[in-house]
Amino acid sequence: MMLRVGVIGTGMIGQDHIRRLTKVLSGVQVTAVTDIDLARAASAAPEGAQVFDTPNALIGSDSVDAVVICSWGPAHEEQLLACIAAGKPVFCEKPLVTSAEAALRVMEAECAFGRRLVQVGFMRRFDADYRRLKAVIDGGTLGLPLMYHSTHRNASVPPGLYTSEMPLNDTLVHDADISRWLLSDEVAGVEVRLPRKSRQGGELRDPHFVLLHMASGALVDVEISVNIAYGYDIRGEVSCETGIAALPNRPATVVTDANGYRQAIPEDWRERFIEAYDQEFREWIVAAVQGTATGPSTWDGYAATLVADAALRAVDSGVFEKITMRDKPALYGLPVSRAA
Ligand SMILES: NC(=O)C1=CN([C@@H]2O[C@H](COP(=O)(O)OP(=O)(O)OC[C@H]3O[C@@H](n4cnc5c(N)ncnc54)[C@H](O)[C@@H]3O)[C@@H](O)[C@H]2O)C=CC1
Ligand SMILES: O=C1[C@@H](O)[C@H](O)[C@@H](O)[C@H](O)[C@H]1O
Repeated sequence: MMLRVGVIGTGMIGQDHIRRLTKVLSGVQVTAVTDIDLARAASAAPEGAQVFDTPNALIGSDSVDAVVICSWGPAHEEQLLACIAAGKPVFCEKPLVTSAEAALRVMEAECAFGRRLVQVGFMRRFDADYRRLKAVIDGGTLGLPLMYHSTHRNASVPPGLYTSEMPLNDTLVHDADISRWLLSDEVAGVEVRLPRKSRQGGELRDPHFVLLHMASGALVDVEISVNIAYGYDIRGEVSCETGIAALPNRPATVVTDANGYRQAIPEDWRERFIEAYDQEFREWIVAAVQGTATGPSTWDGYAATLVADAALRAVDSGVFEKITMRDKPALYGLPVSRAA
């Protein structure tokens, strides 16, 4: 069966996902697009796709079996609720939503529907290097994971559009999610420290040093730098009881010349995670054709949103901010635990 997909939001990642859905992946066809900027939607629309005036019209269309949401975070809740009301599988870019209350409303709607429909765009879980790292941790040969060092550096972010809350509610959500997934754990609380401000980002609050206290007692330190200038640099190292497991430096051709040995650094997320995005959509298509969703869930989006909310509180309070999660609905599987 050919999955007919409607894309909401045709900006940077919307266009990249339209490219992979039309040129890279099979079994899928983009039949509809929309954006508040209709001219942008029209220019991003692949041949034959209909341009809709509103997300609701696209979601309700008979020519759309499943939806991909690539609008800005604050718009996600309304669009997710409309997809759930229509019973259509939906891939929603991260962040799921931008407050815990909104996440709970989405969760309630999906649980009332009675079947998973939502996959959240936490693409790191589909990256081959992260998957190998998790296999080592889960294998247990290094003992229990004690600390995880997560480095998240962006070359730059769009001035004006990217606000001082976004390092925590738009960027940190990846590190929160990957820490929970890698360590099979939940985040119990957050501290944030602000080092001297970088002059690269103007008024933007940057960088951030975040400490996630995991329920098991493991600690995760996260560097969020969003105007590091030199490139997109994602690193991760897990310290266990008897050894260390780390992401490799991205395999890239080593160039040697009179200036020495060097490897290219990805420009942005599109380049670094290109295969991971392809894989997350391969797995999404398989589930969506069956009218459901697998992979990162509304529960995972909720957990990451709680971390973002707590981190924003911690910036103001300067102290440890506790996280309290609601009970996990059966729809999302068993609670995780990494007992000591
Ligand atoms: N998984 C990942 O690595 C990445 C995820 N993202 C996420 O994807 C989403 C979009 O990010 P970008 O493409 O970078 O932003 P963008 O600003 O380039 O594009 C967003 C598009 O959505 C449209 N839009 C906003 N609100 C809308 C609404 N209510 N209805 C219809 N269209 C609407 C805008 O007009 C714009 O064209 C964000 O949630 C962002 O966090 C972005 C980059 C990488
Ligand atoms: O999701 C993404 C962007 O929206 C976000 O702004 C970046 O900081 C992340 O590295 C990227 O993966």
